[in-house]
Amino acid sequence: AQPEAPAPVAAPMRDLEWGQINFLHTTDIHGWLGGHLQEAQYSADWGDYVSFVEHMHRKANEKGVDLLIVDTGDRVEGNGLYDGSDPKGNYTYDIFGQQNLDILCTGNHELYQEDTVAREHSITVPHFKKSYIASNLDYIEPETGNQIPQAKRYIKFKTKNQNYTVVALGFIFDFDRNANNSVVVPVAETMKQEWFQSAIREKPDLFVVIGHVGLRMAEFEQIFKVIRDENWYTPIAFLGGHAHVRDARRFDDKAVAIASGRYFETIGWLSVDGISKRKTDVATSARAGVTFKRRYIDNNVLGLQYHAGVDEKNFTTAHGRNVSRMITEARKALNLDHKIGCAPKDLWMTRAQYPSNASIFTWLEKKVIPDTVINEERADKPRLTIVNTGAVRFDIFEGAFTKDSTYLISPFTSKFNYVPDVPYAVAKKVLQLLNNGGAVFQAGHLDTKYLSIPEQMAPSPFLGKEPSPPPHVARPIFYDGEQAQRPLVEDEDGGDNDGDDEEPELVNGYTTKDDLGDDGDDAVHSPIKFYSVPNCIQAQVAFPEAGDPETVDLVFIDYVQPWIIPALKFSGGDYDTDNITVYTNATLTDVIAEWVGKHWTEGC
Ligand SMILES: Nc1ccn([C@@H]2O[C@H](COP(=O)(O)O)[C@@H](O)[C@H]2O)c(=O)n1
Repeated sequence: AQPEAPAPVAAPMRDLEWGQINFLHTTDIHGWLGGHLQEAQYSADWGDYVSFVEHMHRKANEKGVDLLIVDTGDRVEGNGLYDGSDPKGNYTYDIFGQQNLDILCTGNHELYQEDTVAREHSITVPHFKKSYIASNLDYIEPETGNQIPQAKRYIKFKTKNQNYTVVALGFIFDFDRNANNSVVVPVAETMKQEWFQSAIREKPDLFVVIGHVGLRMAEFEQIFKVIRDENWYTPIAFLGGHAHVRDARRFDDKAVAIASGRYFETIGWLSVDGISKRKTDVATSARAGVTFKRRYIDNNVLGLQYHAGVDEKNFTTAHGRNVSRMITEARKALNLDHKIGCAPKDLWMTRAQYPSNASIFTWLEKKVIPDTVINEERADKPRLTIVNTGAVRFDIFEGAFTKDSTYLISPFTSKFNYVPDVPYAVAKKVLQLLNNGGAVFQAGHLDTKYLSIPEQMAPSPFLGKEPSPPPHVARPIFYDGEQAQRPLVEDEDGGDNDGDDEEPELVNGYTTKDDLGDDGDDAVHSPIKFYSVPNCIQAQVAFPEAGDPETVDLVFIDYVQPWIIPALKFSGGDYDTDNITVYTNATLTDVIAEWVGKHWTEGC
């Protein structure tokens, strides 16, 4: 039988504040359409979201306002529901397509592999013909080699209840590791194109710019400036993603952006009020006070029922129930609950310090990689094996470790390559270079921050006060959040949340701070500490008992390859890509599953 997620605990709640145009926003779902089976507070599935949206549309109609449903990409890679089938996504495209989306775009994970790009073009784009936008993304048709827009460049529509004119654009950040059957046109170049220049002169009442773009990255700011130069008073709502964080950024008093987290933990809410009908009344537009409100909804059924104003009995709609059934059947067909082993304890990506016994990276470095990333012909050679921390996507919870868990931890198809017999004096410098970045790697696509976890790539200033690390410290950005993240509601007695006073004990969760304040999360939580991680970790294997080896095999997960040759060169090693060969065809997913199956055999 399907394991049931534990019931969510009721938390003190903040209401949604409605405006004239309202958005529900998902981003970076990464296949988690089944919700979080091990975390009650994020346990609603895509079927529950379908039910929720139906209720919210009814509410919008009753209020006479508009509700638009948005997704900003990275729907794939990161969950067995997507990655566990062959071909990948056999079930998820259909399940995702059950939601009525008004605006959606592509993320970088829809672009890494040629077959993913092609499936997006042949399944998702036609399914959402009217709402899919690809402002800066082209597709190369396999039959003709022609470069065509992946979807519409922009859409213009009237809202149903308020009759506002909206122009919507949909971008992906300046991504350059896309497969050959796709072309990402840099944002700055796109904005010079004729269609874009016409779009920003359409004189709508509201611009909606969605994008697979982190709010603290440069791209949204560039777009904001160009639209604003042409439209001094028009409100602009930005909905972004990619950085896997909850965040809001204010560009000016009429332009605000939100990002709605990751892995279907969060459903974002953005409302815009005070919009005037620009075509008929420019003077009013100039004066009008536009207000933006945002909320980050924890994705659980209790919260969704609360916001929808519907009780348990009436929440699940026929369509929603059907979608949840599709998910259950898909999980069963994929055998995702098949138990590979039993995790003896929790292992954390950023909730525990690295290195430490509770860090998933220490576990990989000390146990999994030494035991499993092996080329039999070179097993006795000393080696350094490098894995980027971005290759790891999620925590491990104590208890059953299933087929699904392997994809949650690392879904990628990257294999391991190596450079044989590198002088140790050269090889030993590589890790530090990858972690410190700096001048060795020119800015742009070789920026070493792209090796790290998404949350660290372009962090919000509200995550904490950035310490200035000494040059040898391998953590360029991100900080111990202990200083920065405080409980939103402190108990009178000092807020120890120990349950010995009148206040209800708060559940650990998001305590977001952003440009709009510290009241964004719908459920009031006690904070979770974050610790920074380096860009890469390294396992040292088969070293002599005493002294250093003369040479080592420099093994690395192939995602890191573009950085390896420059790092070796800077360390004094003259290598090129001809020196790189396959070390093992196993993926990180394979080796983790192998290790867990052998070592975590008891306990659940
Ligand atoms: N094959 C891959 C692909 C990606 N990564 C890591 O993920 C980061 C991007 O994550 P988003 O979900 O924000 O797109 C990327 O920078 C890499 O660190 C990987 O390791 N292997």
